[in-house]
Amino acid sequence: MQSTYNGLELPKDGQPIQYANGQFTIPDNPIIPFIEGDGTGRDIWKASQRVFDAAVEKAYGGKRSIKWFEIYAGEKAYRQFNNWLPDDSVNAARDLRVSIKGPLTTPVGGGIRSLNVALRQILDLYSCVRPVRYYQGVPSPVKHPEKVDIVIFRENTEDVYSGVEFKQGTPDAAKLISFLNTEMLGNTKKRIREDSGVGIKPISIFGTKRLVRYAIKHALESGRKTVTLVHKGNIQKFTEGAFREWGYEVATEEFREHCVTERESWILGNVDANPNITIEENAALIEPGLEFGNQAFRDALYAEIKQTLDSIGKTHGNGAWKQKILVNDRIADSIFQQIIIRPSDYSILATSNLNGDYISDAAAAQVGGLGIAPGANIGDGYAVFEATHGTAPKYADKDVINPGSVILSGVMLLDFIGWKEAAKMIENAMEKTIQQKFVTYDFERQTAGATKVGTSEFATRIIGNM
Ligand SMILES: NC(=O)C1=CN([C@@H]2O[C@H](COP(=O)(O)OP(=O)(O)OC[C@H]3O[C@@H](n4cnc5c(N)ncnc54)[C@H](OP(=O)(O)O)[C@@H]3O)[C@@H](O)[C@H]2O)C=CC1
Ligand SMILES: O=C(O)CCC(=O)C(=O)O
Ligand SMILES: [Mg+2]
Repeated sequence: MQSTYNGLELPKDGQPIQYANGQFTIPDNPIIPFIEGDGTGRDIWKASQRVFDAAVEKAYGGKRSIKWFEIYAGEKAYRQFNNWLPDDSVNAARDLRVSIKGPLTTPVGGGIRSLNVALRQILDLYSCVRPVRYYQGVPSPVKHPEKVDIVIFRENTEDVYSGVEFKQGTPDAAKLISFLNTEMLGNTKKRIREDSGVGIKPISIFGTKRLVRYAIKHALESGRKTVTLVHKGNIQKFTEGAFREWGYEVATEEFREHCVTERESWILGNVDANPNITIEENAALIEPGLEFGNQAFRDALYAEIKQTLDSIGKTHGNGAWKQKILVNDRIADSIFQQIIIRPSDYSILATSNLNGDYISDAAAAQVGGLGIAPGANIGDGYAVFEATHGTAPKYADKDVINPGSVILSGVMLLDFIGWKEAAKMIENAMEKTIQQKFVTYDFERQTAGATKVGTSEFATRIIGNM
C-alpha cells in the first residue's frame, strides 16, 4: 500500500478493504476509490455519491461510512498529470480492491485506446457482470418488460478488445497480410485484400472457462436455472465456436452434479417419456431428418446418447434433470430477438467480449434504456463497478442526464461488500421516485404525465424517499 496516490493522501479515517484466501474483509469505514468519469460522468458522480452516502448513513446510523478517494483517469487525469491513466490510479484500484468509476471517452478510429478496457485488462477483471431487470414505473418499448430478468456475464479481457490491430497502409499491416496470404492461405482460395486493416480476435480456453465458471457459480448462488452460452460459432468456428465448446466443458466437467445441457435434457426427457426407447429412436427424436445424414453422423449421435445415458442416466434421469441448471447455447444474432420475444426463457447469458458489449446495450433498452443499466467488472480479488453506458457527451455538465445506472452500479457495490440494507434502500427509493413520475429527460419523454427533473434533483428525490 502506498501512503499517497497521485500525490493525494488516503483518508485518515478510512481502512482498506482486504482480500485473502478468496474472501474480502470489509471494515466499517472502507476507503473506496472512484473515478469521476468524462462528459456526463461529472454530473452523474456528484449525484450518485450523495445517494450512496445518504443510504449508508440512514441504514447504519453513522456506524458505517464509505471514505471516498478520488483517483484520476481520462480527461481529468490528462489535464492534471498529462497522463490518461496514471500508474497511481491503477495502483490505488488494485491496492484498495473495490472501486467505482464513471464512463471514460474513447475516440473512434485513432487516438488513445480505451482506458475502460485498459483498466479491465491491467487488473484482470475478467467478468463483466451486467444485470438487466425491470423497475416498476420505468417506461419501456416492450409490452412485458417485467419478464426481463437477465444477468449478462461478458468475458472482459480478450476477443477483439485485445487491441491487436494493424492500421491499413502501415508496414505492419502489409507484413501480416503478406504472411497470411503466402504462408497461411497459399493453398486456399482465400485472400486478404492488400488494402485491408487487420485485427486479431484471440479467444482462449483459460479466458473462456473462467468466465463461464464464474457465470455458473453465480447461477448456483442465486438460484438462477438457465445459463445460455451466446456465440457466433457458426461463422467464427475456432474462436466463438470454441467458446461454446469450452463453455459446455466447464458445465459438464466442473459442475456435473448441478448442470444438464440442453441436448442431454432432450435425451433424458425422451427416456423419461418412454423408458423402453432405443438409442436409435431417441436419436431420431433429437435430430429430425437423421435418416438423411451419413452413417458417421448417425454413429456419432448414437455414441453421444449412449455416453449421456451411461454417465448421467442414473443421477440426472427420472426427471432429476429438471432441477438442474440448464446450460444451452444460442447463436448471437438469434439471441437479440429471443430476449425480446421470450425473455422469460433467459436468465444468465455468458458470452464473449464483443457480443456482450452489444447485447448489454440492447437488453438495457427493453427495461428503459442506458439510464438504468448498471454493471461490474470482477476479477479474483478485485472489482470495479461501472455503468453500461458511456459519456453521453452532448449532455455533459447540463445536469440533465439520468444517474440511475451509476447509482445502481453503486447498489451492486454495496451488495458486493455485504451492505445489503443500504443497497436495498437505494433501489426501493429509486423505484419509488420513478413511480412518483419524477424522472430525468430519458424517461420523461416516454412517460405521460411525468415531471422532468435534472440529475441532481433526481438524486435529491431518491434521498427524500429513503
Ligand atoms: N465504460 C465506459 O466508460 C464506456 C465508455 N463509452 C465511451 O463513451 C463515449 C460516448 O459513447 P456513445 O456511443 O455516445 O454511447 P453513450 O452510452 O455514451 O450514449 C449513447 C446514448 O445513450 C443514451 N444514454 C447514455 N447514457 C445515458 C444516461 N445515463 N441516461 C440516459 N440516457 C443515456 C443517450 O441517448 P439519447 O441521445 O437518446 O438521450 C446517449 O446519447 C465514447 O467515447 C465511448 O467510447 C461507451 C460505453 C462505455
Ligand atoms: O471503452 C469504451 O470506450 C467502450 C466500452 C464499452 O462500450 C463497454 O464496455 O460497454
Ligand atoms: Mg458498450
